[in-house]
Amino acid sequence: MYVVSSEQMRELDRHTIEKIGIPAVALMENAGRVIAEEVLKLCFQKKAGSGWMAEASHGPAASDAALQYGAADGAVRRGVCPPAGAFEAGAAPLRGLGPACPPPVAGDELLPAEAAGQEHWLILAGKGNNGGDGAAAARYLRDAGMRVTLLYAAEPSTLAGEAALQRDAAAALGIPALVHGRDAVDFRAFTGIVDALLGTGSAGAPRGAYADLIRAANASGLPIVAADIPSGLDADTGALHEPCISAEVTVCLAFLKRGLAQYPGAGAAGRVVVRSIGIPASLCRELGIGTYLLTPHVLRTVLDADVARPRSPEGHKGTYGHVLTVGGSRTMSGAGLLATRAALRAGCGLVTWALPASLVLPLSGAAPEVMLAPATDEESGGYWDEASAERVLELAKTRDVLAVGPGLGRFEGDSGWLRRLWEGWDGPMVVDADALNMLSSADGVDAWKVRPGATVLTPHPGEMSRLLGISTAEVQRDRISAATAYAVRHGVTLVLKGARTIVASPDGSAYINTTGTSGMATGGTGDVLTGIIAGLLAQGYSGPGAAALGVWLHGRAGEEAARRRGHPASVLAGDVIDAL
Ligand SMILES: NC(=O)C1=CN([C@@H]2O[C@H](COP(=O)(O)OP(=O)(O)OC[C@H]3O[C@@H](n4cnc5c(N)ncnc54)[C@H](O)[C@@H]3O)[C@@H](O)[C@H]2O)[C@@H](O)CC1
Ligand SMILES: [K+]
Repeated sequence: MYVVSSEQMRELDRHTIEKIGIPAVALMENAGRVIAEEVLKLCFQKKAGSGWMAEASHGPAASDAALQYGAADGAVRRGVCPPAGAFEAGAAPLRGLGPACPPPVAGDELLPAEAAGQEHWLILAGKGNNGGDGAAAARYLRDAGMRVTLLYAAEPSTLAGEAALQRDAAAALGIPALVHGRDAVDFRAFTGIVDALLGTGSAGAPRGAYADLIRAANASGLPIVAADIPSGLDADTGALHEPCISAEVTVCLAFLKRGLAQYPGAGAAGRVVVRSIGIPASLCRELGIGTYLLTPHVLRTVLDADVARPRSPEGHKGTYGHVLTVGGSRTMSGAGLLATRAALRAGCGLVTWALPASLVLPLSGAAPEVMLAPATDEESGGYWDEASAERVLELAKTRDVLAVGPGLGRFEGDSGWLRRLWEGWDGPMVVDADALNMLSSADGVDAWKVRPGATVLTPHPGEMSRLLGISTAEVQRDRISAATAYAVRHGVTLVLKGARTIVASPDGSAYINTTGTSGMATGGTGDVLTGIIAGLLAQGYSGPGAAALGVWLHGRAGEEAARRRGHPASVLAGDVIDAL
């Protein structure tokens, strides 16, 4: 699924209208229809949930609706109308008594008329095209048997273009129209609200009438269905202005907007439904849009990474690669162990764990499947030192991937140590935790050699802020841009962790993950992710492929761990490994 910015959306609109020739009003008409459909579905779900539908369906109408036809053998079957003459072999056709085709049904009826009649929705309409979508939706809702009232934020005469056409069509049908500031409105008279105040054309915090209406809508306690985006949301970053609509459902038009895929925007949007309005998806590829919601389909088709992780029946441990984890120290040995075990669970053939010499004995047996390799002298006291870089490079010669960072700690000359590995090892490398901090405090990283092998950096927002030299709040304000800018500039794959983790690849494309659970906000899950990505790199996945499949699997395993534990709060990093 493509994820677009508002500027890209405008370009897609322009292209569709000017180059393909689909009229703008047709797009708006489709927008109005799909918004209305989602309102009707929501009403249906609420009615069904309240038991109203169940009661209603016990009546005779429900059984009449069941499709029945008499077969030649006299049995009553349920199903579709058979083709003419499709009787069972050997049975004589019955003239005039053959199967009756079911009567035509109203395919548009998403909510039974009786239920629709109990609804009265208020459509809040701005003066731009988002408001035009709202006016179009009002017609479809009314056609479905619902009462609707339009409430314009500004004088309806200020609407222009297609929005003005929709305003006039609604008026021609006699849909009541109120104007904020002119007419008194009692929100208690309504059963739901469509927010069609501001869409992708909005800029900054909602002003004047828009702000008043957003506050009143939120305070009403009524279900709100937002058209395209909740008004007050920054469509590009997911930041919430004050005030911002708090929607139950957001009907996102054509393509998912960036702000709906990132928190806090994703929280204000409620359930997000992306509906087609006639803009061809193939245009995204033609216009070079490269931001995706990370789904198994995107993993397979864009990144050549299958969540099924197929393995060759003839494979042996050498087939799936050998990871060298470089981490763990006297007070943080667990981080190294977690990354090491996770790499194995991700399916690589072998893992060697390079660690300070004095930790080898205490940790032998901690994970029987793992080989331990001392990387320092015994005198280092369980900590890393600058000289160990040469020993790590020696070990790396017979391994396929380096995973550097978990539990490493900081030490004298550590930035130089990292540079030695960065430039001395040409294969794939994952850089995490304190190795990222070494990168942040290194002088002149731009002068470091561009690595020929895949380089995957896995910062959390705090580490990202140090890498970029900006505040964590600034990173979080526009995570997609922060991650993409760094990845492109430094030629690396960058995994910006946190809810809706972003995988940004050096070619500028980005992938937004949706798996995971709040239970993963616990120490050690980052080390597990590092191990998983390294384990996938060892199996031959590309940098972006390993990173994206890694975050997806990591999140799924977190969800499974929460399910097994019975509560997200009880998940430990080790549970995530066990759930892989
Ligand atoms: N062809 C198209 O362009 C289509 C657009 N569609 C809809 O149109 C929307 C975009 O429409 P527009 O570009 O007209 O913009 P909007 O309808 O989002 O809003 C623009 C209007 O709001 C005002 N405004 C902007 N920021 C404000 C603020 N902070 N406080 C108060 N008023 C503010 C502007 O002065 C302008 O009148 C989409 O989100 C979508 O809902 C759909 O109808 C599909 C087709
Ligand atoms: K809206």
